Amino acid sequence: MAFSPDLSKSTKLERYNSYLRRVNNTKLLAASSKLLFRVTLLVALLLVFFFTLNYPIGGGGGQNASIHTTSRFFSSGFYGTGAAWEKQVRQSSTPRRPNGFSILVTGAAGFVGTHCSLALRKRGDGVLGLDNFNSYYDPSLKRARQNLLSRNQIFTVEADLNDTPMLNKLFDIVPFTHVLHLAAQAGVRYAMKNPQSYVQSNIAGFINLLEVAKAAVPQPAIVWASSSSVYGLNKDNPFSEMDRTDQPASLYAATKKAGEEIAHTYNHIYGLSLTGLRFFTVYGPWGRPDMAYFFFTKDILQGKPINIYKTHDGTEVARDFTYVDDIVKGCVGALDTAEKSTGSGGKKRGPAQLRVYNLGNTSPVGVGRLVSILEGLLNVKAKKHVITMPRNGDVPFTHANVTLAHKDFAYKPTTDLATGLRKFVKWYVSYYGVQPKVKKDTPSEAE
Ligand SMILES: O=C(O)[C@H]1O[C@H](OP(=O)(O)OP(=O)(O)OC[C@H]2O[C@@H](n3ccc(=O)[nH]c3=O)[C@H](O)[C@@H]2O)[C@H](O)[C@@H](O)[C@H]1O
Repeated sequence: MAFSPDLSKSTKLERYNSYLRRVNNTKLLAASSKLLFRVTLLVALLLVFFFTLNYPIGGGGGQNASIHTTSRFFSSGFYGTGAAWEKQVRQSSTPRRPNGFSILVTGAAGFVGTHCSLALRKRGDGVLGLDNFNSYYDPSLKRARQNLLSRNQIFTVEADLNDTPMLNKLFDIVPFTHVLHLAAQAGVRYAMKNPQSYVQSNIAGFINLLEVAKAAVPQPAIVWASSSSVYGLNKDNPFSEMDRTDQPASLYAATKKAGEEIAHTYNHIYGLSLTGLRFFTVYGPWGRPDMAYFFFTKDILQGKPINIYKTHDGTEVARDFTYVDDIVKGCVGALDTAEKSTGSGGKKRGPAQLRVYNLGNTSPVGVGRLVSILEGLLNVKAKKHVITMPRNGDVPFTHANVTLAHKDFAYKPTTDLATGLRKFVKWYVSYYGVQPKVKKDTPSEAE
């Protein structure tokens, strides 16, 4: 009898082998998926680590040591530098009036930056914004300002002052005639919490910008924001540009004073035209939520107590509060009278203009009076705590002498604190959609 294989057994064996193969394949697949997942995770972690090391914080403000600036991550390497992006950069920077300027505004989504950009655009200059949108204060306010700029055909590049490739790229694309440099880590008292952010923005970031500007062809003229705080413990009153500025009371002030010295160096070596503007406590619509008039308004409306500082000898703390429209006029005046830089491509060809001006209101007001005006406008009584000024970098008073700015570009502040705060409150209640007991007769911003 011929051997007849047990077919049923061999089929079972084959089935079993096929089962084993399937099981092995599945295991292999699972193992390779795990491996792939781990490798992806590792690459992602390495990328995060790499960018944390290579893109330091800076420009336009900062909240704490881990300030959130997604722009640093995405600005130059990952997106936004294609042909369409370049077209937006060019269009935004192109003047629309004969002999108009082509201006790079740093900190364009900031308070003063937004107002200046709009004013310059309105008269036909080409304006390109730069901002890192960090989280020193609510970034959604910066985004809202960006939208406002965008509605006025101003494009804002999202990048940090320390992003050298991006700055080089912008200067490669556009022959800027001017830079209005307003990006900075602001705030006097916050410097005790996060000193490094002041170094990153106000010193490293400023130097980075100057390095790129000095190498540019043509070199732009630069107008930039210094601060009234450079007068520090100066006792002369009112503060004149001739007064001593070697006694800063805060690190913020020290970095702004350092900026003035750095400006001198770049003017001296490279022939950059540089104008520093010492702003005196600027306030107004679209303002900074970290400033006293702004958070007093918020706290008064919410029924929260506010601290009103008095000096150590018991006198009232006072500021030369300056309305933003007056500051804008000062910035535009400084730009209009800025002479061309004399260097080119990093080489000086002759002496260049170097200036510093006070831009204040020439009329200091006590913080108590500021609060009374707000109480009147909001129709709410504030819960006031008068306390001795903590040792946090504040100075007892500021008072600008603006003779020099008046002589050179007819600077003349015209808005008193009550008028300016009325415009601010009008904006505040509309922007935040609050329905306070604001008096019905509060005039609109346009009035
Ligand atoms: O001119 C400048 O160069 C600076 O102006 C601004 O600094 P300051 O003049 O200090 O404004 P701001 O904080 O609004 O305090 C206003 C007043 O309220 C007092 N103040 C403050 C807080 C508080 O709780 N109580 C209080 O009385 C406080 O003592 C002060 O007297 C900018 O923030 C800064 O970035 C820089 O540009």
